[in-house]
Amino acid sequence: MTNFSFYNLVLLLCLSFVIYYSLNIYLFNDLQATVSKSDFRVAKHHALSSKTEITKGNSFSKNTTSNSLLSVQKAIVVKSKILKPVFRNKNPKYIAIKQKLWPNANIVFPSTDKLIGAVINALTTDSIYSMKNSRRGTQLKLVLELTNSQLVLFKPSWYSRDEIMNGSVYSGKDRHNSEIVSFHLAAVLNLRYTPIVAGRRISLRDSLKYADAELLQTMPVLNNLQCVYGVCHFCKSDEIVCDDKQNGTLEGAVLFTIPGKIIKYRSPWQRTYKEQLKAEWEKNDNYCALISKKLNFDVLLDLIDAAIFDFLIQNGDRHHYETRENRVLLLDNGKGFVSDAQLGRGY
Ligand SMILES: Nc1ncnc2c1ncn2[C@@H]1O[C@H](COP(=O)(O)OP(=O)(O)OP(=O)(O)O)[C@@H](O)[C@H]1O
Ligand SMILES: [Mn+2]
Repeated sequence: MTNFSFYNLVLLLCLSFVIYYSLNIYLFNDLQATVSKSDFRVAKHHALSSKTEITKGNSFSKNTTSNSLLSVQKAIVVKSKILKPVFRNKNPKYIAIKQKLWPNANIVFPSTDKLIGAVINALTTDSIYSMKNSRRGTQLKLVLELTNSQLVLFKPSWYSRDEIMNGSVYSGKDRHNSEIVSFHLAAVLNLRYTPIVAGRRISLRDSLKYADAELLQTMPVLNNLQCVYGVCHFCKSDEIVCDDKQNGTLEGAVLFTIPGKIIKYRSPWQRTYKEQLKAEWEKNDNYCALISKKLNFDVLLDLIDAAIFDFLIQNGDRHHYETRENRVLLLDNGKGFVSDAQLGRGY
């Protein structure tokens, strides 16, 4: 196994070298035909000066390298402008082939489809026919029934826009806008494993008539405002969300319900949630090797994507992961966008 990995590594290094130098040769020799003479002169000059520095045994000077890269970038831009359309238009056949080659059971929305806009619009404006408490997870969530019996989840806003969170990285309640931004970021990154999410304001007062008996019991009126606290692990009658005084509505995120069988697993990188106690992954440098033997390879790669995604949204609370057809979904993104103070307290 050790030899195998070692030879693979050597092979990989050789391959990287070949690709790196072939690209350089291509960019500096072939692209010159389409780059203005002055651009090429700059590129060539930098290429030569970099070479001189190598022969001297020095590392590349940072400035020289970034200047050469800039020239190469320029060359690419110039070249791309004169490419024949056949090279610029995405071949529609490619998408079908790609899907065949890399079928992803966790992809829950298409990369390009006008209907996505229609779905977002429906999540934001569609009439509500019924409203009940969701027993899923530990925080307050409502299940809204929209047209054609479409069920969606509503995660309410608990904080004002300018609230600065304190405590540990996972403290506090979900941030509804973290769910919304996560969906858009995932789409930009082509990690299309989050639910489609849209912001929406609902009037709890107007929705009373749609609420079921269980939810109604947790919907008191406080200071003349309609409120709700729901039934869930962390739901308490003194932690409550209400219609806003000014506009009479409660803001929140509406999450499209991902269809299919979703299975929940404990994350191998779960925190201990105890200040003094480190988890195995925090102590053992070989933890990944250990886990990679236990996990399905696709799931491991998905979890690496999830870790990068969580870094970007600053979510330190992915205690579980969930799969659909053995691929990881990016569900539960409400704990993102922590404050700087929280980032420093990651236990
Ligand atoms: N958009 C969705 N589509 C389908 N199922 C969903 C969706 N969002 C959440 N769920 C299901 O509901 C469960 C609870 O949701 P979520 O994890 O967001 O709530 P939570 O209150 O933050 O839970 P926890 O306290 O466990 O973190 C999820 O584990 C998942 O199974
Ligand atoms: Mn959660």
